Amino acid sequence: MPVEPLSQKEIEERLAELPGWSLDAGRLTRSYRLGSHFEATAMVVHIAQVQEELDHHSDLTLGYNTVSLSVHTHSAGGAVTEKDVELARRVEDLAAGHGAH
Ligand SMILES: C[C@H](O)[C@H](O)[C@H]1CNC2=NC(N)=NC(=O)C2=N1
Repeated sequence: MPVEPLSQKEIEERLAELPGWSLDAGRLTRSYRLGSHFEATAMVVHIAQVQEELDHHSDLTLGYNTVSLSVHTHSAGGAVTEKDVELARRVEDLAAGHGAH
């Protein structure tokens, strides 16, 4: 089923409930800081599991003690959709358990 692009207003409404997330170059983005490189790596693996479950994938970057995500929906022509919002919510849910901030 095709997913529709969200309007600018809809994106702003979703972002109001996702502290730390922003719209950057047309993508939902957030960076997290972790306690160590190993902890950051574990969070990347956890995010990858969620992305496979959702069949929706961000550009996911592992730094020394940082994890950064950038996501839009390829099948919607690169627009932001509810699928991106759902992934952001799921990542927020798991971030606390990794001590990410
Ligand atoms: C075939 C598969 O369902 C698609 O390629 C999925 C996989 N992950 C995806 N991820 C993102 N971000 N956008 C997509 O359109 C997308 N499509």
